[in-house]
Amino acid sequence: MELILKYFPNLTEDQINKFSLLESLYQDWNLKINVVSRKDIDELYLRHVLHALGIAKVISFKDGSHILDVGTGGGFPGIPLAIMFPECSFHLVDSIAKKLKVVNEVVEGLGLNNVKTTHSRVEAIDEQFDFIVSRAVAIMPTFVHWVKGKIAKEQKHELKNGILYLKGGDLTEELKDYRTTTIYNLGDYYNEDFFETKKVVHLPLKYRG
Ligand SMILES: C[S@@+](CC[C@H](N)C(=O)[O-])C[C@H]1O[C@@H](n2cnc3c(N)ncnc32)[C@H](O)[C@@H]1O
Repeated sequence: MELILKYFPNLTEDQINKFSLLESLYQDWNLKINVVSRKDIDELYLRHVLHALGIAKVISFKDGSHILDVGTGGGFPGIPLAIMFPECSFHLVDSIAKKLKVVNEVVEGLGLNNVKTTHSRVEAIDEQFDFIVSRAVAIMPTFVHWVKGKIAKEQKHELKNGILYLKGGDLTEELKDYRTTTIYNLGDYYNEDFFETKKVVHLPLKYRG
């Protein structure tokens, strides 16, 4: 938790309570349904919570924004972002039901009222969002194909509506066809070694009616 406060010192009491509760909720639920690796659960705040909040270093979602988390797994990056932006609505989608069982239990345990979950492949979601967030789900060309038509027309932010993807390593080849991407290095915001090669990739996407 100290790690979160180091980089996000202005949290409300409610946010601090919710972030603090994550550890015991994930420890309990992960024993029943394994959604986070053992190594990662010991470093939940570094590898999952702070990593997810890397998106909050790049953008401050405005109240009323609608955000989709594709392939949320155990709830990342969606759950930490939903705690960080309580006035935004988050739709967390995964194609594996048991993962969403954990997500639903964590959402209930936290009393988060801005999260909706759907057990589905993302291609079947028929809604529009200001931003689509994700981590570790698909390479960019596949991902872009899956989410086309799911971007809202109205721009509320300086950053154009589109994808905010947590990725790592050398992305030159994967992103070579996407000339409008901006890459934000998480090492510029966080000084832990874990973030040295981690990035947030912003890819603006056009509204498609
Ligand atoms: C490696 S896990 C990553 C989970 C989480 N985003 C994280 O970073 O901890 C990939 C997840 O994507 C989900 N997934 C893969 N393809 C999907 C699709 N087309 N629609 C919805 N979920 C999908 C899988 O079920 C799996 O839970």
